[in-house]
Amino acid sequence: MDSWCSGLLLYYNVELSKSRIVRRASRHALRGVIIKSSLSLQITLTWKSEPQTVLIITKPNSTLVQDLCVDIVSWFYMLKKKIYVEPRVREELLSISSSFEFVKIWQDDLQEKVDLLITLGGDGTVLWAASLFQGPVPPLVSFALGSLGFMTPFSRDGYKKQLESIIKCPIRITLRHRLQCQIVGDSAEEENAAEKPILVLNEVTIDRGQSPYLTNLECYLDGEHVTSVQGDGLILSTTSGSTAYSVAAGGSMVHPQVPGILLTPICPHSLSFRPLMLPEHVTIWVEVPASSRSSAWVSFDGKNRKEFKTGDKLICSMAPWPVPTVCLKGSTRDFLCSILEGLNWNQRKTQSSDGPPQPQP
Ligand SMILES: NC(=O)c1ccc[n+]([C@@H]2O[C@H](COP(=O)([O-])OP(=O)(O)OC[C@H]3O[C@@H](n4cnc5c(N)ncnc54)[C@H](O)[C@@H]3O)[C@@H](O)[C@H]2O)c1
Ligand SMILES: Nc1ncnc2c1ncn2[C@@H]1O[C@H](COP(=O)(O)OP(=O)(O)OP(=O)(O)O)[C@@H](O)[C@H]1O
Repeated sequence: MDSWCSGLLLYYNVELSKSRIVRRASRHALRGVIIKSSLSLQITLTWKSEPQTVLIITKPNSTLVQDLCVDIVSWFYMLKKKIYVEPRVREELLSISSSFEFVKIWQDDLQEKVDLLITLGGDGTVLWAASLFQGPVPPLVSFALGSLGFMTPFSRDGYKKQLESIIKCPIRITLRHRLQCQIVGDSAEEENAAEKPILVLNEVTIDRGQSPYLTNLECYLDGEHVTSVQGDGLILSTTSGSTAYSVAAGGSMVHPQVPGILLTPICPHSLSFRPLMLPEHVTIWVEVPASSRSSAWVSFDGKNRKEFKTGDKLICSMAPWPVPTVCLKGSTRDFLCSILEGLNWNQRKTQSSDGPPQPQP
């Protein structure tokens, strides 16, 4: 067994040696890297050989992003790396200078080509980049050029030093779990009989769309009916997504390295429907029952919104391919920084010491 796998085993204990996290991680097959984890769950990744191919994904329509993209592309070119970008970005670069001819676009097999993935933008760009890899994902370095950055720890100042260190040294990563979602049933068959599963990094959401009625959704865990959702909808979230839509709907914030699936109702019309966190191995089914007054809508990381009709079934489980995001300070420190800076988590003025004396017992 690979050393990084035994590292995971060390953390997850011998009883869990057959758990899906270990199998998932072993199938993860990051090219050219060895992963080690310690008891503190900080996973470290060591390059077998220096990464040669870089994919740079950028948020559209931002001058700041474009400028940084030019700098990073030029810097990697100087280091003789192969650079891939999206067709839009290649055009932008060529409109700046024809010397950017060396920048490539890809046709297929992206995951075979790329050693290192870089995003310039906000969390939405990270989601976009991850969605391009519906299988194994290379290590992802995300530079913050959005307003909030829960998954974007790197700042554009000093990018050279940061990237230099990333391509030369062992790196700390957060292995962000994804959910594998598949719609089967009437409308899936109509549109595309062999609909492929979609991998999400944040969440899959089923909501009432424009319907004025309560959404009515039946939920099953591993084939057994567990509850009916009557409200605005339901979010099935990863732990990375726990700080996104799920937290806004009342779910708990969970460290992204924790494997599990959050089941968070949206405005449930029931006082006792608290959000749940389920273990990583469950399979969740959601259906719109025939008795429902209307259909619902499903979206994946906020995108690809489509109608979820009566008779359709959403099947959701943990995906075999997580997203390894490179940490700035460490998995836990980066997570805490993001909730402190992004959400002002537990910010309160400190109570002054002057005041009534402690009552005597
Ligand atoms: N009420 C809400 O909070 C709400 C509503 C719809 C969608 N969303 C979230 O927006 C995401 C799509 O992001 P986008 O940038 O493409 O759309 P967007 O541009 O509308 O941004 C949504 C906001 O969510 C933040 N966000 C995204 N992922 C996050 C994460 N993992 N942790 C904390 N914050 C996160 C982004 O930084 C951004 O501020 C969806 O996956 C969903 O989670 C949130
Ligand atoms: N390469 C891309 N191609 C197409 N759309 C993209 C790409 N990168 C990002 N987007 C989309 O652009 C939108 C904005 O991106 P992003 O969230 O990264 O920036 P932002 O909105 O400025 O950041 P924040 O959400 O932190 O304020 C998102 O909906 C995202 O899906």
